[in-house]
Amino acid sequence: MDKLVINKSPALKGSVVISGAKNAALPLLIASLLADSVCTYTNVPNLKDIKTTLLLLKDLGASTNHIDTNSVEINASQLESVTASYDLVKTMRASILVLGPLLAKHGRANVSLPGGCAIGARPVNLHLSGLEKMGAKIDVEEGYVRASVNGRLQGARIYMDIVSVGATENLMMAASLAEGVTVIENAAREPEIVDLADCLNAMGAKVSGAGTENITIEGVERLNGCEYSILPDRIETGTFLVAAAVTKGHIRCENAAPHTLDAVLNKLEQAGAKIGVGEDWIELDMQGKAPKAVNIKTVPHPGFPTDMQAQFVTLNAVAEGAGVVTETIFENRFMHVPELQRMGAKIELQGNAAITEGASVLKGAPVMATDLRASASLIIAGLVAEGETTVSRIYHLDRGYEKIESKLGNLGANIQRVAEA
Ligand SMILES: CC(=O)N[C@H]1[C@@H](OP(=O)(O)OP(=O)(O)OC[C@H]2O[C@@H](n3ccc(=O)[nH]c3=O)[C@H](O)[C@@H]2O)O[C@H](CO)[C@@H](O)[C@@H]1O
Ligand SMILES: C=C(OP(=O)(O)O)C(=O)O
Repeated sequence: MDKLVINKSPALKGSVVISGAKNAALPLLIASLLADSVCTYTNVPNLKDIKTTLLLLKDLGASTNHIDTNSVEINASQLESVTASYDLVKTMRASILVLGPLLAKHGRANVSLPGGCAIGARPVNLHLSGLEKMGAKIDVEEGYVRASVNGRLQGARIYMDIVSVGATENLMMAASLAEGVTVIENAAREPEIVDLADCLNAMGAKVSGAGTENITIEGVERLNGCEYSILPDRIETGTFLVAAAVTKGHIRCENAAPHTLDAVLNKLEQAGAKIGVGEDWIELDMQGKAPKAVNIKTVPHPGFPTDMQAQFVTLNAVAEGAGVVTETIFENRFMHVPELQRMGAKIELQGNAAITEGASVLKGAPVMATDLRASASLIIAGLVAEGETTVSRIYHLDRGYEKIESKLGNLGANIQRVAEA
């Protein structure tokens, strides 16, 4: 198993090209299950989760073809199976998204309950109750969701008790091939939802209102293939910006989507960064100064994203002044804190808040990655810690960051991937 070895690094400098968004690519690739012909995707990040998704689609009988590293064609017009097996689903949360499309197009679906980052209980009740409202019969037995429908799913008005990205995506896809109109109220508004709606519309769907809290989907009888370029990854972008901020650096992110990062850029400005943006780039300059601590509360988009929480806990730990980071989305998303404490970070956990007093002097240590963004926060800490930090269990990281060590290395970071003995 590989690990990352990081040594104290100079201020990060230069430019980095941002990859396509994992959390947009996963539902978009899965949406190919709805199409009667080939879907071609570009700007697809080269990640473990993408490979797992392609394996999952192949296992169902779809054919997939990599045109190049970041472009892939999927033809899911003929399937052999409607069962997504535990072996593939267990590693990746987004696998549950095959449920809606399989059910809508084939009338049946068996999907193992999903894995993914262990950051909370992460139930799928909203996915299931929404599909039931559309006429599906659903049983959960032996770890599998078994769903079926007589004829087509029926359009419905679905109010979501909790704002859920995954449930909104599953229901949008299912509703695209349902009979009649579906309205999803209190829908998630994340940019990845808008990307999915745009992609579905490119396939011939009739989705409107994505990006607001009410999404309307007029069901159609069939969907075509499409050509679609995946949205840039806002969380990868934010991760590089925080890495640059803690090292007092000056970097530019190319192929970025600044409009998806308002809340994060606002916090970086509060932390003392000078931020410049263009249509597809973001520049951060700390002008040689250390960041100042910020107060953050994670909330659904357009608020501050939970997927950037861990990185900002590291920033606050080394910043000037005290800061409070409150996590409201997931109940177990502070597993990076004990690892950061091993490096000397002064962080106190009080319920769902991580309180930092600032100016922690970090020392390199062997630390363990516990989930995807926790891994990123430990790497960022390693960049400013005295001596050597080794981050093990980086398979979490490989689920969501494309070539992170070479991208950081090009910005001047001392980071290497080595095979663990
Ligand atoms: C692959 C992907 O896109 N993952 C993202 C997606 O995860 P994911 O789609 O799993 O997250 P959700 O938005 O669904 O979860 C939000 C909250 O709703 C709860 N919930 C969700 C569904 C449900 O049926 N019942 C329920 O109670 C969850 O436990 C959580 O507390 O959005 C999260 C919130 O922005 C991000 O952190 C993840 O990176
Ligand atoms: C939590 C994340 O991923 P997943 O939902 O796939 O576990 C993430 O991308 O930060």
